[in-house]
Amino acid sequence: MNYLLEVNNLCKNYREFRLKNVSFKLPAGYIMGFIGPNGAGKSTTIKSIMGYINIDGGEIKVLGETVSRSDADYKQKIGYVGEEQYFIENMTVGWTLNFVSKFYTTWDDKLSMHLLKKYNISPSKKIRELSKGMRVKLSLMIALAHRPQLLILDEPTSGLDPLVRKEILDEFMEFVQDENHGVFFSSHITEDISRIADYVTYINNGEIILSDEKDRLLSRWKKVKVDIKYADEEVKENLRMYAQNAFYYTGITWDVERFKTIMKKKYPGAKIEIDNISLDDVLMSLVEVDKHASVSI
Ligand SMILES: Nc1ncnc2c1ncn2[C@@H]1O[C@H](COP(=O)(O)OP(=O)(O)OP(=O)(O)O)[C@@H](O)[C@H]1O
Repeated sequence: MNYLLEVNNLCKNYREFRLKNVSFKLPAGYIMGFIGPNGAGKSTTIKSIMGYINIDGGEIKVLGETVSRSDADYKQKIGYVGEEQYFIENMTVGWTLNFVSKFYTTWDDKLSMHLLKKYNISPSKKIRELSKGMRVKLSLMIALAHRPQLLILDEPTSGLDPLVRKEILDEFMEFVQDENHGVFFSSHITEDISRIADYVTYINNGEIILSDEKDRLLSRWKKVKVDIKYADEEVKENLRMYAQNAFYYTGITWDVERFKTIMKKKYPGAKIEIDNISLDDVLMSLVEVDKHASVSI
């Protein structure tokens, strides 16, 4: 498989925080959503990929090549949108585009003009007159106008209204229509990731808890409901968000086929009700503090 981005055992040590062997891979033609709570290490991972900070271990490959902080070339192939948009506030959009274009050998003026029209941003507007949504769109435009193969975005949709969020997400989908392209974006908004991501990577406390194809994940993670007489410690071990009452128990299994096999072996007569769950439910069950804590339902 052709991977646009590979992160292998990335380590970064801050005084009070560590990225611990962060690994994941994004194949060409796909969108990966990078999700995790505040302070989980999303921006630190993205800054490491972009070479903005020194790393303490591991390897980062962009378009198949191992990259290091001192390489500038690989960044030409990445369209990057950071958490904050830094522009010169008193300058116009037109001036900004002209200025930024000089840093990229592959800048496409025609595309930049097309995107400006599409996003309805006037080149004569001063940066300080732009709304938050317009600033993000301008950043995205700049990221796209140098025709990168890979887009990397840190919380691009945070703080935007649903309409602008949709416009931005639609742009990602259009971008990966070319199967040599890929998008890696971090977000807090599970709904955005559910809507467009092909792959989901979940980070918590500097560790990757899960990185998988979204459809595979949703086909394996299911909610089960079983008669309480078929409950025991081994069964509970294989469920998250376990809850019970006098009649039945429920829980989320991360591998429904495996759960069915265990049950069939132990309790051949047990009837298992199986329900689909949302990506939100999967992520919530991942952060469950004590997976064996039973609650009443
Ligand atoms: N330059 C730094 N020096 C020391 N610690 C840092 C530095 N930058 C980030 N950290 C710490 O690293 C941890 C992870 O921060 P990071 O910004 O990567 O999280 P995040 O997942 O992007 O969070 P958020 O969703 O809030 O943006 C935090 O505890 C943060 O305080």
